[in-house]
Amino acid sequence: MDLSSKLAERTVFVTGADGFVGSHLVDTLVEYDANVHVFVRATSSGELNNIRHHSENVTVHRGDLRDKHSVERALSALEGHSDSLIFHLAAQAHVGESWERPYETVDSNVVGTLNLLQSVVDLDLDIAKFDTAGTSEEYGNVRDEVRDHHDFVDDGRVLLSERSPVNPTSIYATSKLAADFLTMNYYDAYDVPTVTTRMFNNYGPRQNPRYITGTIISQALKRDHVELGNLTPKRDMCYVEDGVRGHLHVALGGNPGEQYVYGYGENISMQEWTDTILRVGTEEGYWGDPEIVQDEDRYRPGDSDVEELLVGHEKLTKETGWEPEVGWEEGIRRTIEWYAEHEHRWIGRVDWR
Ligand SMILES: C[C@H]1O[C@H](OP(=O)(O)OP(=O)(O)OC[C@H]2O[C@@H](n3cnc4c(=O)[nH]c(N)nc43)[C@H](O)[C@@H]2O)[C@@H](O)[C@@H](O)C1=O
Repeated sequence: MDLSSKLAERTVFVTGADGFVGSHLVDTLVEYDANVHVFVRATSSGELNNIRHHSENVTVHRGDLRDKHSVERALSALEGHSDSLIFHLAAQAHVGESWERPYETVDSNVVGTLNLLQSVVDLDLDIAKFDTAGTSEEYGNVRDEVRDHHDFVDDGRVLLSERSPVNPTSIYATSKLAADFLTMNYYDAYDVPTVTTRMFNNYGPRQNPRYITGTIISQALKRDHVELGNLTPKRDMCYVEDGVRGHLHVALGGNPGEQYVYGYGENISMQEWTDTILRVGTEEGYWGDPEIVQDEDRYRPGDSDVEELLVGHEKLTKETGWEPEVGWEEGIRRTIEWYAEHEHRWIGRVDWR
């Protein structure tokens, strides 16, 4: 898909633009000369670093997704732009933290999404697409009573796709599933041209060091051991720039009212992911041979762990041509390089003692 010709001069509104995936999306939108509006928390300061380099190229709207008034005021910037796109990426996105801050998680993720959707209706905006970023966490674990409803590939792995039953196992995942359905409700009831993207794990530069990849790299760069929790769960790890291209392909080529699932297309256990990161960092000379220390305090309640999963992104690939382009080792190299060169951006936010 020729993103450049489809994005030039187009008005695009991004929530969560100062976050990890959002800031990479803004990079791409600015590169392709879109007219970018970003919605960020009124109190956001540190994270604005992620898009500070675009201060000349984007219009910043400050507010709070939980405050309908501020959402509506910001979205009014889209009035008269009938080809505009909305990317809703803002969320309280940390699974572990959703147990510590349950009300804030539901407020931000559910009420926040509702406020955006209802504002589009109240302002009578004539937009081209509204993309709500959902998550693979909505699948949770495979429950025995719905096992028969799952698809499997020949080697016995569970194939997770748009057809798969959901089973969210955390407050975060349940809040995102609610947001997904609210988004679809507004297509069914009001014809808002929505799409929902169910994305598997992203990793890359600027990711908060509290997620597994940053937790590993930040510790390996600073000390001789890496403290981690449960490393048996498997994840599909997708480099952030591939994730961002996926959102753009869905918004520009997907069908309104539909859902698109995507990820790298291979799973890896967190043990293997840790080993790979540590090996690549050793080979590149960033560290010696850090020891892995398992800390039971880091184990999470209800951690999702689909025993053997495979992400089926056939629908997105068939309809829009999207494919992941960055392999794990290359993505890991780029990520370590960013962490090594930007210690001041993450050192105050690490999740290790
Ligand atoms: C798609 C989905 O992707 C992400 O959710 P997540 O998979 O929970 O991400 P994570 O990097 O926090 O954990 C990955 C796995 O690694 C295990 N794990 C072990 N030891 C540590 C550890 O020390 N820290 C962390 N963070 N995880 C650890 C942890 O228990 C889990 O099994 C979010 O972006 C979320 O927003 C989202 O939507």
